[in-house]
Amino acid sequence: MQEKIVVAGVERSFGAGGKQTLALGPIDLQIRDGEFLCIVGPSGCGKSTLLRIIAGLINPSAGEVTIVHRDKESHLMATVFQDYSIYPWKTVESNVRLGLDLTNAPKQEAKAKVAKVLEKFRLSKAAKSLPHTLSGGMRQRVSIARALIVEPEILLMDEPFAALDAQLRLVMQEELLTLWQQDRRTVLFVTHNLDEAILLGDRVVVMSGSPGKVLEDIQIPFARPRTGELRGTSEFAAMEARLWSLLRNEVSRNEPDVDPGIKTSSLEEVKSR
Ligand SMILES: Nc1ncnc2c1ncn2[C@@H]1O[C@H](COP(=O)(O)OP(=O)(O)OP(=O)(O)O)[C@@H](O)[C@H]1O
Repeated sequence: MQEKIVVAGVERSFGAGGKQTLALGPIDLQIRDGEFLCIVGPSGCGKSTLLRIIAGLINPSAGEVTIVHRDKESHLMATVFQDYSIYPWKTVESNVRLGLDLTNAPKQEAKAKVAKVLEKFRLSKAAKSLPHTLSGGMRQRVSIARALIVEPEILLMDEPFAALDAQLRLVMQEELLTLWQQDRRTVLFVTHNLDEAILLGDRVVVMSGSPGKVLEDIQIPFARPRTGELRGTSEFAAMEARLWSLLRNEVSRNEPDVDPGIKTSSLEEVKSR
């Protein structure tokens, strides 16, 4: 597999003048074409900052990011954030269509494509609805549908399921898993949820506390296609324990009194309700 994103010596500081604080890095990271890479790390270690640098939303203070744009005709990147980022005054259909409008797709072609994507995301019946009438899961499906309708080479997702309740989160993880396994585009996925990272990722990068660096880069050995059943296996639990011990050490070493903000086994949470 070819490299798709190369992060080389990236750092980011915040603050003005002499009061600059290093929030991230230096980070070196390669993400291969078609790889699903998850990033976990203590709160405030710079995960979102790294994602925003890769998205081109902010500049690094040092280092550089190289992204290979395979086909210049195709859309390079799309992003999905936890707050759904959909317009409350637009219908589901218009929100999904928005991605295409930005690419100036011909009208008839766009219409057919929107209908197809709405069907794929089980949103056809809600096409004319406004977002406030939908459940959290449906709203997040609208965000993902809008990002995927442009068929981006890279999908950047920052805690996309954080606002959902535990049960819905499991459902959405499995939906994303199925969807991704159909076309395997490059995904960079930031999460606090360890079982989400293990279920979805080909690799999980564990970041250190602030300023965030790569603490470990772990290959997830489970065969594809995966399903949610994987969560119940002892190998899965062992991988979760390994990630958790890395993070727990990191958090207690850096900030002994701070809540790591890391969630393990949401399945257990669901079972215990
Ligand atoms: N625009 C900004 N101005 C000043 N400081 C910032 C800015 N953006 C981020 N930071 C700081 O940089 C550090 C990293 O923030 P970032 O949001 O990337 O962390 P994170 O790992 O994504 O956190 P969380 O897991 O809590 O979402 C934090 O200390 C944060 O306060």
